[in-house]
Amino acid sequence: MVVVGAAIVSDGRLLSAQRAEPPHMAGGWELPGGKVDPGEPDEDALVRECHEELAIKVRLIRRVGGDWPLSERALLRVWTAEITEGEPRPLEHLALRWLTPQELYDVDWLPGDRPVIAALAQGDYI
Ligand SMILES: Nc1nc2c([nH]c(=O)n2[C@H]2C[C@H](O)[C@@H](COP(=O)(O)OP(=O)(O)OP(=O)(O)O)O2)c(=O)[nH]1
Repeated sequence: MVVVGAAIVSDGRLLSAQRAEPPHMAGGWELPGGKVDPGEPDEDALVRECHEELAIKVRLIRRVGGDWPLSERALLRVWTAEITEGEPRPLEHLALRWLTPQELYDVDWLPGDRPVIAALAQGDYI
């Protein structure tokens, strides 16, 4: 299973989103995104998910790393992105939070996201 995630950056801050479900993941923080549908290009899935979850239009900028393992059956692919239309609203999340580079570890990231956040913190992404 391929999951795509958006590192949405605005004014030097990264958008983080708090999951509402399933129960064992609720409260954890992630990058907006979701599962790629069968036959759907990854980038299209990510733009679609950002629209469904946040009511924004995004433009993808560049890939962050390669395939990040989430489990034995799932991997995460991440792109940086900028908002081209709208203000993010938490339509499917408990909360949204914009993080400065100094605040990147202030939220409790899902375990699979932690190496991605480390790469974002070390690279010239935010
Ligand atoms: N969107 C997202 N999902 C992540 C991240 N990190 C991580 O472990 N996951 C996991 C949580 C879920 O098990 C899976 C993504 O599924 P999802 O529930 O967000 O996907 P979806 O929007 O297509 O959901 P659904 O229609 O199947 O309910 O990947 C992340 O940064 N972003």
